[in-house]
Amino acid sequence: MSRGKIPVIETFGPTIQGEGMVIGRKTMFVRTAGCDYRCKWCDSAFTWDGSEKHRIRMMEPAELFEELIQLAGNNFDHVTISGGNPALIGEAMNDFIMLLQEHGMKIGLETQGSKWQDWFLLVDDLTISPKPPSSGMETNFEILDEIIARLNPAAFSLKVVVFDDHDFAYAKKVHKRYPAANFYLSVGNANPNEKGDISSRLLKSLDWLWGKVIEDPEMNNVKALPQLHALVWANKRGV
Ligand SMILES: C[S@@+](CC[C@H](N)C(=O)[O-])C[C@H]1O[C@@H](n2cnc3c(N)ncnc32)[C@H](O)[C@@H]1O
Ligand SMILES: Nc1nc2[nH]cc(C(=O)O)c2c(=O)[nH]1
Ligand code: SF4
Ligand SMILES: [Mg+2]
Repeated sequence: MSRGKIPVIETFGPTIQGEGMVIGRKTMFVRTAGCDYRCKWCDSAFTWDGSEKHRIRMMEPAELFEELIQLAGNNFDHVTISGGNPALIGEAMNDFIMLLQEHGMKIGLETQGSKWQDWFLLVDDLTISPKPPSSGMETNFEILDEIIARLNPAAFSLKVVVFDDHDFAYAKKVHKRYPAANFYLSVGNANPNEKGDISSRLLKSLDWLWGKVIEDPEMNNVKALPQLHALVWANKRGV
């Protein structure tokens, strides 16, 4: 029995998860529309800036699952839900996750940690990605504290995008505040609309970030990664 619909802006895959705790795994993507943030460098701004409003479809969980099967048949057993902020969606998302799990799927989900949902507890690979100063957003640490207190440290990870020294200092602060959480740093892509190969630019940023981690004794237990899909496929959409 479904309770409501999910605003979907795109589905794609199978592809390779390019970021964080599930990096390298084959997965399908469901991207929801709408975000409570407006990050300056958001690589998925089309989910919230109105530019692709016409592509948003309100979908029943069963209809959305059927679309994934149409796209990929049996060629997947993992689904990543991203956005926008999928945590803006309540019961319909709960139902979609349960439906996927009934079909033996593992679920990854990306959210920024601005809002709790009870269904977070169902997600196999939950990534909470609080936003650094370069985003122009401000983290509400009271809310983030509450979210992280409710989660089992083994069942989620933190992922902070880093563009500059201020972002690195913010990442350190977050890591220190939640020492039990698996912690990932992710290289910022300063121009998510650039055409053509961006690998040398991203590798240069990764070199800088690795240098920062290597010299910092407070960052001994973190994993610093590039957006692997952007290294291989640049700013291509739908991968
Ligand atoms: C598009 S967001 C959607 C999910 C959720 N709103 C969030 O931000 O976590 C998915 C991931 O992409 C990251 N991201 C967005 N723009 C980026 C950029 N220009 N460079 C690197 N990572 C970026 C976000 O920080 C987040 O971890
Ligand atoms: N391949 C691939 N990996 C990703 N990891 C997180 C993504 C996202 O936009 O949430 C993403 C994405 O858009 N594509
Ligand atoms: S929170 Fe995520 S989707 Fe929302 S603007 Fe920031 S990066 Fe984009
Ligand atoms: Mg992306």
